[in-house]
Amino acid sequence: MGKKVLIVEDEFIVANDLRLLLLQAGHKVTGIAVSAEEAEELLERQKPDMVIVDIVLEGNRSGIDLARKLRAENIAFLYLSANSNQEVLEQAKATEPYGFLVKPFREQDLLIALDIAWYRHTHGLEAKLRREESLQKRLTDIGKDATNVADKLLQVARALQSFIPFDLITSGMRPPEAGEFSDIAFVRIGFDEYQFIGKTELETITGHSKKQLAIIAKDNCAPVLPAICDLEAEIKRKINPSLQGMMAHHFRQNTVLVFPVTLGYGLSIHYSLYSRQPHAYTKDHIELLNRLKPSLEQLTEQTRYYAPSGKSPHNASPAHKTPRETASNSAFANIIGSHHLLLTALDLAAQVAPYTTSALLLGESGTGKERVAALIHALSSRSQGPFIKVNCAAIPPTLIESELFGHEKGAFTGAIEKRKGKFELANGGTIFLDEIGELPVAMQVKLLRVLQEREFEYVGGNVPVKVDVRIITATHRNLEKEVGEGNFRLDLYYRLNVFPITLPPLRERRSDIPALADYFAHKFCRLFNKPFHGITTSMSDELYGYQWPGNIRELENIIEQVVVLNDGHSPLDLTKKLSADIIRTPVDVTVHTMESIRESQRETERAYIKAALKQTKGRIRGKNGAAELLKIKPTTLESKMAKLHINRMDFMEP
Ligand SMILES: Nc1ncnc2c1ncn2[C@@H]1O[C@H](COP(=O)(O)OP(=O)(O)OP(=O)(O)O)[C@@H](O)[C@H]1O
Repeated sequence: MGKKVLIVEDEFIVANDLRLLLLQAGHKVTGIAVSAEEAEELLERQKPDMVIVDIVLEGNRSGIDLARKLRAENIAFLYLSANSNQEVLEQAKATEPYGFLVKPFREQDLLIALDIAWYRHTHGLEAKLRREESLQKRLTDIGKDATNVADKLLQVARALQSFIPFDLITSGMRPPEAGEFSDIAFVRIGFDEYQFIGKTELETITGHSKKQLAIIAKDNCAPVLPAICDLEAEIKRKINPSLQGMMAHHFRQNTVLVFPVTLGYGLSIHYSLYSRQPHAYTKDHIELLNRLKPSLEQLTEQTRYYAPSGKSPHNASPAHKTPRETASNSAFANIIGSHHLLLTALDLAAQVAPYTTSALLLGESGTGKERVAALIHALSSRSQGPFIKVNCAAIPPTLIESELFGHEKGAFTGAIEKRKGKFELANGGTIFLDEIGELPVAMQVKLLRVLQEREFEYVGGNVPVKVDVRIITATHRNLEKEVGEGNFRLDLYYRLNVFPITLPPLRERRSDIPALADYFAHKFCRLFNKPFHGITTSMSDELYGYQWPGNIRELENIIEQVVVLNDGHSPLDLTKKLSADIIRTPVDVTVHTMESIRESQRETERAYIKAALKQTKGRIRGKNGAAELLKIKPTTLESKMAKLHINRMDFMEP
């Protein structure tokens, strides 16, 4: 159906061309503005569905300035610009546009871009409304549950987490009723795990008695309206310290959003959400809380009057969850880590999972993108359907089309029979397109069509095939840069980038290294049938301090190497200091039977020994010999080499 479109463009000829193209395609052009000011006036009067905005305009303000306002008012807009260098793209991207058209453009590009922009706008809004409705309902249900105060706060925490991410949540009466300090808190310790912090714990943490805390809470400025506060100054405050400052200091938080819920008689309950991320909260979060206020008020009232005021749930375990929550939680079982950057990514994955929206996973190689793609699939209603992975970088450009879409018999030399492509195999499930940045440009156009119409044709065929597939993509590349350099289509980028999720590199979540190392150590000890005697302190220290350019995959490979070379009696220890030139020879392990386990163990051992001999040029004994490198006795190495048919002569220099 035609849309009402406002054109904001200072070049008359371009604006007029646009107008004609839009009219021909059945849209209505509500007006043409040449400056941001004029556009604002027309917006007021004409209420267009969409705005096409040039970046360079007449007057002092640019199209990017206007876009900020459009975003704030939730009006769909797309950029039209001759300038697509990376800097401009970055600035434009910050306004979260629904599309980007590069001049000169073809009629077809314009219509596709409008279609995409409208899809993204309505889809985003609908999804947001649906999610918000379910959150309202959840808060109302929590209010009705006759559990204690702490249980209720825990349930509120779980409900709010994916909407307003936080690392710590507190609630307490302001001013403290009858001078009684009532604050309690939950600190997030895992994806869906929270640790209860009661009044007694707060006394220990702050070093103040309950009486003193009540006075501090009374004296602290208690905002009547929701407020966002940067905590740096609060932490530094030595005289008259605030409760927020003390919490922030102890739990290393950077910012807080305080939301007061009024109870009458001058009393209110303050909910405070703390985050370690600086500037984590925006006015959008406050607006959301304002919309949720009726449910929160009701819940808070019910908590106060109908519930036995709170003994703590000393554990915040899955016992508090509905069976559905518990089921979905098993999907997280093989995702190790509780760093807040990882948890933020997992929150987003859980948020997008129920919808067919495409997700784009960003992050360096080995950060767990594939794992998160599998998680989104497992949490979706398609979990019983197939999960098909395609590594776009691993398929030669000449074969990629038939790999993705299938081919008819005789479509090309070697196509001896009709063959289904990955999209068709993924029907009813999810397709994960890894390394999407490597997709040839010709294929990008075809992928765009599948994204829009869920339809494609076999290579050598002309009958459209319809599929019901959710698409998840991933890349370690900076796609904006690729767009700027002309290697990646802008329209495809915007279509894929509907819901980006960034996985942090391992060096930015070091606190997860011990748990990951432990997890892999257990995994490989089980696999290679060796007892696990722990990890030496020196190895733990080294793992913690290393930069991990290969991220989790590199850690996994190193632990595998260490387990293979371990004698089965002592704790795991590194054979050599970690550095870029350490022997790191990953071996693919596909294990089905005991014999295949032994064989893969032999293969792995063979690979490491050969790598060590290569490095020492065939020298086994003495300083810098292979035995020292592998931290095993020379005689043991020699007998292993004999068993594995490795000849040191093959590694000696002529
Ligand atoms: N949080 C995690 N807990 C346990 N194992 C993990 C976790 N994240 C990743 N892994 C493991 O680390 C390895 C690398 O992860 P994965 O293949 O998902 O990374 P990737 O980002 O998709 O890498 P690439 O970009 O190279 O394809 C895999 O063996 C995966 O199972």
